[in-house]
Amino acid sequence: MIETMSLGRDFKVRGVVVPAVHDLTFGVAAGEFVGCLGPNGAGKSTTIKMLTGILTPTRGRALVAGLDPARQRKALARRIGVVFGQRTTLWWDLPLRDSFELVRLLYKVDRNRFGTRLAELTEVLELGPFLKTPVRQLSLGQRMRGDITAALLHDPEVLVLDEPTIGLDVVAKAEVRSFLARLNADRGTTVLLTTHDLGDVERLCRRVLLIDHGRLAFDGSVAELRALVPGQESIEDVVAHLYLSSTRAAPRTPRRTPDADPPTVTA
Ligand SMILES: Nc1ncnc2c1ncn2[C@@H]1O[C@H](COP(=O)(O)OP(=O)(O)OP(=O)(O)O)[C@@H](O)[C@H]1O
Repeated sequence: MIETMSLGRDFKVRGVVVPAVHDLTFGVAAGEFVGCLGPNGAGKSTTIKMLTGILTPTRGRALVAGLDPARQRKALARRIGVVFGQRTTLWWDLPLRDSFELVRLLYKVDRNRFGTRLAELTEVLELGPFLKTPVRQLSLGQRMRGDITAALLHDPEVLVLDEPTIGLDVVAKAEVRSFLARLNADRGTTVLLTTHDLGDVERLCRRVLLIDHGRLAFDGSVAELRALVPGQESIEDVVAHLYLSSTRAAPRTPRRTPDADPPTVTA
């Protein structure tokens, strides 16, 4: 469902070319729930932006739902949903319901299909009381549920989320996680998320990609990730250890299919 082939992206900063993502090759099968971890500045958001057509790769290519995000962005938009935790896609001054209606028009979703899907999402995400509230008056948790709803109104096969639980309290996080888990289990939606919250990873992701200095440094299960640094009590300690030693870790060849090979990182 998602495939990257030697994907890379440079930025030019004051005339100097700065590579943000290098030679990234991985695959995500339909129905997988994959978490993408990495220290600040590792290249996670840049990768997500290339997968969703927001940024064009400098090298290599990606395929998402069989489409090239860089060249087929409009067609891709009908097949994927995207949520950026740090930036809303909703219309700030409009009531939530009107934002959803604009999304319907943009995605050309049939009115009946839209009504059914909105009713389902509103119920599950408990957004009913806020439909008439302007987006700017929503709490972060309510707004995030609104963004997730907007991303799913056209019933995409793939949902890509960049830090969907950032800033949420424990209850709001639990609600978002439980919703995403059900979406993946019940509808088979493929989910790729980036996060710094290891609770997201432990509770949701059957597979973890670790990006470090723009390269894929690990691809495996949470149990395999834990096994990389034996003797650590928590997954936080494991990941902290990996991040701290990341400057010494060599980039490794990624795994292309889930549950095939052992993990590929040296801590
Ligand atoms: N528009 C841009 N112009 C120049 N450099 C950029 C731009 N966007 C990202 N970068 C650089 O690319 C690198 C990767 O950034 P990216 O935002 O992808 O990291 P990240 O893993 O998502 O980090 P974080 O966890 O802090 O959100 C960083 O060094 C960042 O400074």
